[in-house]
Amino acid sequence: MERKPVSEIFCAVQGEGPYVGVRQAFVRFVGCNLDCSYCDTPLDEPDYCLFEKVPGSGEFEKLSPLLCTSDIEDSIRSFANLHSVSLTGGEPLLHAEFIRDLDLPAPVYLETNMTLPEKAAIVKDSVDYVAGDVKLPEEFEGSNFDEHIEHTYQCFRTLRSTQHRDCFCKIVVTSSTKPADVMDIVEQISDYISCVILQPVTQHKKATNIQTILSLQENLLKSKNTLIIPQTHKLWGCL
Ligand SMILES: C[S@@+](CC[C@H](N)C(=O)[O-])C[C@H]1O[C@@H](n2cnc3c(N)ncnc32)[C@H](O)[C@@H]1O
Ligand SMILES: Nc1nc2[nH]cc(C(=O)O)c2c(=O)[nH]1
Ligand code: SF4
Ligand SMILES: [Mg+2]
Repeated sequence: MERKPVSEIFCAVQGEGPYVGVRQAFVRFVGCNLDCSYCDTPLDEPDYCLFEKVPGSGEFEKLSPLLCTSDIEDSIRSFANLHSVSLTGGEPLLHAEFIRDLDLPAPVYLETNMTLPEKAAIVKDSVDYVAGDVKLPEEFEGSNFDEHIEHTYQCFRTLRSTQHRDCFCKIVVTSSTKPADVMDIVEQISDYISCVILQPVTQHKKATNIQTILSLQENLLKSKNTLIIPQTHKLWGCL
């Protein structure tokens, strides 16, 4: 039976984007194909998977750091009244076949960096919500951004919003963000998404300029619903 590295399983509320406040279980897969300058999540292999059985208790059971699908399904069945299950990381699409095979008791909400189109194709009929990040050129200095962004466009085409799936895009905005880059990229994916979320970077030396992000929102609003929503779980210390 295949086992995957998972660092955390807990129940909380979604802290980012248009579904902020809905009750979710979170499964955090380990490992990522990128190394974003602002990343708030440790990317190294942990000794345990921390399972918070009682939501908000701060008490964690130590599970094996390598879990099979039924381990994850059993843990999540202990949580009540879930809107959805957030699969995050790290980069969950690195484990696409495993995600496709999960049988979860609530809709699947995928948090992804949208850079792995072949993996996106594997999960496309198994996910109900797609929080698709767009990573901007400044995160790819010294490598081929054109190739990365083509992969991102392919991911949005594959995981696009349909009658059965909501796909939206999240863009972390820092003081290095060039508004023209965001305008160009959103134009390319506009038909595939329900809205754009501008997410001001949290706890980072390159804090977002408020006037710049408000002006970017104004321009994006001419063609797409665009919201500015910071990471709310960090405000009240929720996991
Ligand atoms: C840790 S990532 C995991 C999922 C996937 N790898 C991705 O990047 O979308 C989850 C979300 O946190 C966001 N994020 C990470 N560090 C952040 C920070 N310092 N400020 C704001 N958002 C951040 C990412 O952009 C992404 O939307
Ligand atoms: N409450 C809460 N909301 C979140 N939204 C995205 C998260 C993530 O790390 O992917 C996250 C998280 O870790 N906690
Ligand atoms: S893609 Fe996501 S998990 Fe990976 S480094 Fe960037 S923010 Fe962190
Ligand atoms: Mg997070």
